[in-house]
Amino acid sequence: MIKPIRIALTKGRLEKDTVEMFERLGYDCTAIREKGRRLILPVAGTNLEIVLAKAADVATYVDNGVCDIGVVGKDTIMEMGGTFYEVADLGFGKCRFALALPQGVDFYEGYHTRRIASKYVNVARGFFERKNMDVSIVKIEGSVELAPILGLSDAIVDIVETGTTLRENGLVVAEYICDVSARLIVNIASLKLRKAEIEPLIARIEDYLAGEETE
Ligand SMILES: Nc1ncnc2c1ncn2[C@@H]1O[C@H](COP(=O)(O)OP(=O)(O)OP(=O)(O)O)[C@@H](O)[C@H]1O
Ligand SMILES: O=P(O)(O)OC[C@H]1O[C@H](OP(=O)(O)OP(=O)(O)O)[C@H](O)[C@@H]1O
Repeated sequence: MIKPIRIALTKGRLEKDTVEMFERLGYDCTAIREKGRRLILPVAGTNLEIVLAKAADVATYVDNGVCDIGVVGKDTIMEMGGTFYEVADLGFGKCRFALALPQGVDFYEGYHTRRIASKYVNVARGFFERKNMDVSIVKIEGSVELAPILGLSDAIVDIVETGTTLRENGLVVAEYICDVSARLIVNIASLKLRKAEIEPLIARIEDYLAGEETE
């Protein structure tokens, strides 16, 4: 049997939009919609297989070539790095990286070394390196908004979408860092070795995105 083309999808927030995109592209996603606890799902009538994974693992699987293609947030790509092609901005999962802190606090006042909490320690480090600012960074796994409230940090670097989480916890954006959205990534060897199968899929996605833009 010919090896399937494996597409790793980020579970959670990006999952619904990704499945909808594949359905609009004409793929039968019944197996994914009825997945239960299964993590590898076929796409009926194709040689494609969907792998459901956590964001960081999508990047790891595509980097290592055990999945050929992936859908993952730019936030994860920026944080983890990795060697793969980033071939398209899929236009969903839109949010921004921001530096945020308790309302009424001036982040730049005084001379002490600021402590920054983030799940994205590399993104935070890069942001302050570009400012030539020496900070101390502490890694938090989730709900990072807690860190300044509890007094662990002066500020946070995190994703902001609607701003609700910040607002409801008394925090405000001090500075936006960059835009984030879901990206299509492709393993470098796969694109060479399985070009005939992968390139038409990328082209189909690009056509779909171009159509969306003109809608
Ligand atoms: N508030 C948000 N608005 C839009 N996109 C978001 C938002 N939060 C996260 N994302 C995007 O969705 C991706 C997956 O986020 P999701 O919260 O589902 O999983 P996670 O961040 O890995 O955390 P966990 O599964 O541990 O809750 C993120 O990597 C990011 O690209
Ligand atoms: O601006 P908003 O629309 O409020 O969205 C921002 C929130 O969404 C993400 O958290 P998520 O819900 O993924 O939980 P987490 O903190 O456990 O990662 C992010 O870390 C913020 O907390």
